[in-house]
Amino acid sequence: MKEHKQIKDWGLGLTGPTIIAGPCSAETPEQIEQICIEMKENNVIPSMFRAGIWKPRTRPGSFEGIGEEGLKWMEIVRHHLNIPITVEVGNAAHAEIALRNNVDVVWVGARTTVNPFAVQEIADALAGSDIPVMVKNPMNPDLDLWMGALERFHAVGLTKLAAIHRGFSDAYDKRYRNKPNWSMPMHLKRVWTGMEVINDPSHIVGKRDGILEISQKAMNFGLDGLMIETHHDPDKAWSDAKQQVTPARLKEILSAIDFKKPLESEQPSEKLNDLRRAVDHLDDQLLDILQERFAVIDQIGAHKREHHLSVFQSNRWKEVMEGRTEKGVKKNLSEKFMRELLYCIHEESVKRQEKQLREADTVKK
Ligand SMILES: C=C(O[C@@H]1C=C(C(=O)O)C=C[C@H]1O)C(=O)O
Repeated sequence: MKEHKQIKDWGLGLTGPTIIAGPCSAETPEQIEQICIEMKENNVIPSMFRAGIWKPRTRPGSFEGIGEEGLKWMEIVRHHLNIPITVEVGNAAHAEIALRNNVDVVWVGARTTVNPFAVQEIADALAGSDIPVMVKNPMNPDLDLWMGALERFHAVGLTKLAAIHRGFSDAYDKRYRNKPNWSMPMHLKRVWTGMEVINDPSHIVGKRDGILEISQKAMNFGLDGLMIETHHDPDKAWSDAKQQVTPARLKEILSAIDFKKPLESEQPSEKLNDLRRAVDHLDDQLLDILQERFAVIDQIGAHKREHHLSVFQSNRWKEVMEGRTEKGVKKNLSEKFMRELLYCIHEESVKRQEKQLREADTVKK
């Protein structure tokens, strides 16, 4: 994906961290107005107002959203709060209606991100507009599917993009409604420098308690904003009653969070520069050691070639894996990290040796 724009460049006058708040579903004009009034009273004006207009429900029979009529009520939000509006679109028709009703930002929900056909249809419907699009992670922890959806929007010329981490469905781990996976948002940010990821603690936790903790964690990891479902009377909400908070509680949550800033926003201190230089030096040593290790691996490879031995030697490998992991754990390195590191090194070793055997075969033929 070529350049995409950051939230501050969407032209909506937003600066980070982006706080998106509003009800799970738009229910009535009175509800929308009351939420706005309470946001004002509590002096908690989000960067964007969210409202579900079309609700993809797991099973039929629950409230499936008010539809286009609800978009007219967004004028109430503009009147009271004067902030951009974002809604979820689940198909091409929703996308067209959202554009017609001057919605400022759309998001694609987890149940839609899983379906490349639906994503493509939405992208085609939005093509030609300049609307920003936020893509929630798919239900299942499939990074490619998430990236693929963002790429589909980019491919039709929509470059105002962001991702939303709302956690992943997990059949066994019931601590969360949707289990967070902090590596995936960080991976997105590594692959696409500058890709901003908003965290959605409401859908991760699934209940009011714990929203603060998950929000703080997201900020610690360096995510770029929060989407928190907010309702003036959460217990009476028509959807997601358990996980919505009042504007007063939203204010408390936001005041309690220690928002972290990216280092790029200021000059690094001398101390940090010194420490980073030390890391650079150690990394150089690490590379020298790896180079040396692989030179020995190549010598073992030559020996195997000569004596017709296979490259993968499970007993030796087991010994290396178990022995080094134990040593690493004693040095305060996590077992998971040790196993992943050793696995990676071993993969490379056997691939190099296999290449040596193959090259020897080619010479013979
Ligand atoms: C280096 C060897 O080849 C492979 C690579 C190993 C390693 O990287 O430590 C260990 C066992 C083998 O599967 C070997 O046989 O000793």
